[in-house]
Amino acid sequence: MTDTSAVVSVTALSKRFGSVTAVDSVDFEVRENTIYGLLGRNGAGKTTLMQLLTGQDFASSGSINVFGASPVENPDVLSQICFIKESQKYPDEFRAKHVFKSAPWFFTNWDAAFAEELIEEFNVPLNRPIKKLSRGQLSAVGVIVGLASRAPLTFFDEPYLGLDAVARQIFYDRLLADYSEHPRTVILSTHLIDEVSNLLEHVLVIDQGRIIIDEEADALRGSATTVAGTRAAVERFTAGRTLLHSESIGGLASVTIQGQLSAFERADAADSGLELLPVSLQQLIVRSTNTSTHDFQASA
Ligand SMILES: Nc1ncnc2c1ncn2[C@@H]1O[C@H](COP(=O)(O)OP(=O)(O)OP(=O)(O)O)[C@@H](O)[C@H]1O
Repeated sequence: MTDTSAVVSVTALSKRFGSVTAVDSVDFEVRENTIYGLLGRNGAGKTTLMQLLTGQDFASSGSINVFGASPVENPDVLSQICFIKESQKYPDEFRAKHVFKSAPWFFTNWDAAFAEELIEEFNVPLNRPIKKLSRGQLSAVGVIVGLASRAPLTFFDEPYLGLDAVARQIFYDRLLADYSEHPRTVILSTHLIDEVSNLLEHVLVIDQGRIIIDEEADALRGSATTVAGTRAAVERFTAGRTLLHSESIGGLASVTIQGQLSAFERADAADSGLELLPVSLQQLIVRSTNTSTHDFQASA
């Protein structure tokens, strides 16, 4: 069923490059005014999906609806989108200041005062040619454009990887503060899942071109538990459960299981001397996209 508050709606979408199927028949929706994480391993299809959603590439099959229409060569749709990526090209003669000066031509919601604050915070040398900026400074330019554009639909395809830990934290803090004042839809692609975990409201995990998780972040956070203790007690407690991961040393074992635990099961674990540990979003996604998991499940 199509959600009326969906800003993106994708049906049976595929993208093939010769024999490579980068996006494999995916269906999903993106709600308005929500921060999404688009997560997955290298080569999973994240960038390809973003290129399709922003009209920068053609689908091989399936349909894409963004703000009610196809994004391809559609100025009404594209004027509401900001796509920030590390490989962004700028005209040869551009200095950093030219990027910020030209941004209002593309983004109707551009906030020049906010951009100036960010330029100061990220220490961007405005007069330096873009080609001479360090990797981190170039990332900062992208991040500032992405934040100050206040586009109704903003994609960040890992442009902040060049930033150091302090600058990344500034980005996360500024994004969250500005988002609460000016709600919009943000889709972040990242490998630094633990860092962005608290920002995310909804998580899409793509693995080998397929969406394998499409879930509210809060629901996902409580959806797995690691059980640790003696091997015999762990085996008894986890019997019949979906196992995501298992480790054992000598007589001790640690097993990650999928699904919520009832109060009764928690009490049972405590009585059996078992420790129940929450699983971080990053661990959960690593467990879900790691092929050795399947080997483990098969042999468990
Ligand atoms: N133009 C292309 N020609 C051929 N194969 C391509 C092309 N673009 C992407 N691919 C392939 O499609 C798959 C998905 O690539 P994509 O860049 O979307 O992955 P990603 O999830 O963004 O990866 P990463 O996290 O490493 O950036 C990969 O196997 C990649 O090699």
